[in-house]
Amino acid sequence: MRFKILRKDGFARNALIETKRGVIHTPAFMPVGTNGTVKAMTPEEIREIGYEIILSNTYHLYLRPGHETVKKLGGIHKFINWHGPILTDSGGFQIYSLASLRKITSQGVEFRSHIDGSLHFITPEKAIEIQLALGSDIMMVLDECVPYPAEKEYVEKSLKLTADWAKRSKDYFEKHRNDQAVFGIIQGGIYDELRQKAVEEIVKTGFDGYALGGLSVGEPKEDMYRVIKNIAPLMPEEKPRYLMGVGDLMDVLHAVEHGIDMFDCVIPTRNARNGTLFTSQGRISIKRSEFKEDNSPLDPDCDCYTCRNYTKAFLRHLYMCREILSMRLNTIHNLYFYCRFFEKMRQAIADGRFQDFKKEWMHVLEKNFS
Ligand SMILES: NCc1cc(CSc2ccccc2)c2nc(N)[nH]c(=O)c2c1
Ligand SMILES: [Zn+2]
Repeated sequence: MRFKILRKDGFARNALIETKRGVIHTPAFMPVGTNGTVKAMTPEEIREIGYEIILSNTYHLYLRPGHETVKKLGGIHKFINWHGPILTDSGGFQIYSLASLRKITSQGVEFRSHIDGSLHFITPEKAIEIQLALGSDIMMVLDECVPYPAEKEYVEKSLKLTADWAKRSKDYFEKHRNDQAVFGIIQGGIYDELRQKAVEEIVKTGFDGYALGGLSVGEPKEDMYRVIKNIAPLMPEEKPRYLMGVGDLMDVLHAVEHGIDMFDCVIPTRNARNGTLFTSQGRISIKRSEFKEDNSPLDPDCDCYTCRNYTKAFLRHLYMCREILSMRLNTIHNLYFYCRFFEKMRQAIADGRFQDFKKEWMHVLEKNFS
């Protein structure tokens, strides 16, 4: 995997991530495809909207249908019919947020599947073995996502475990690597000095890219913003920086300003299914009665399939009937809105006017999206 910086505008930067399955223009948004699908979308629709990389969930695919099964069937790209780059998480976060009966030992994490209650034990090595079997292009090490709030002592202890696990994941990867990439994950809660130590430890092990984990886990925005501002610039400049699970567009603007390159979040897809749509006039809830006889397109400034062919009245009707088409048309629009936002942001960086872009959008997002 190669990372090439094309243009800088302050700490913000445009770059290319070159993988064997294609190029990713950053800053990039990565739609989440949990069970091998970005819910309600075909891979062709995701590609047509303009996305270059998608995320897939190791935890879910390991539990069902199983990573050996996916491998036997030809790997994840063939299985889900997406032939561009795929990034997979190690499963640590999903175990922490989804599974029950978790036990964390120095060896790894024991948990019961949220699907059938079966007992499982994942080690840092096993987490990489699973992702190698799936065949993802960018893999994440096994980490302990520290919950919020957490005492500083607990975070400090957890950091030692996460650094040890990162080393074990990397060593296993080096023994079995092919041309996949592996990213390290920086934890440390809301404590800047612990975050700095984590950067030193994880960078010492050496990875193809570095992620900021353990944020957007319920901490106050100002803590998240302070950690991003102080820590992102300490992460290796010549490697991709990935802010995990962050996608509120105001948070994206703040993170890009401080040098973050990659984002993922369920906001555009999950909100679409709940009828919350992002438009150039702000966020709207399509189920509101005001749209019952509104014959205008969802967003006059959007040229997505949904906005070119349907009215707010019809989209509201579909939502009230809980029609499958409602989920599809709403998801197409929200993903298109996010993709265009990132495209415009990359253009602003290329033109050296990221600060103007941020000001303009902060105004729009504060005015209508609060
Ligand atoms: N809430 C933020 C968040 C999200 C994810 C999940 S990102 C993701 C989700 C699905 C597929 C690929 C990546 C995380 N993953 C790990 N390993 N560690 C974290 O601290 C963390 C924090
Ligand atoms: Zn649209």
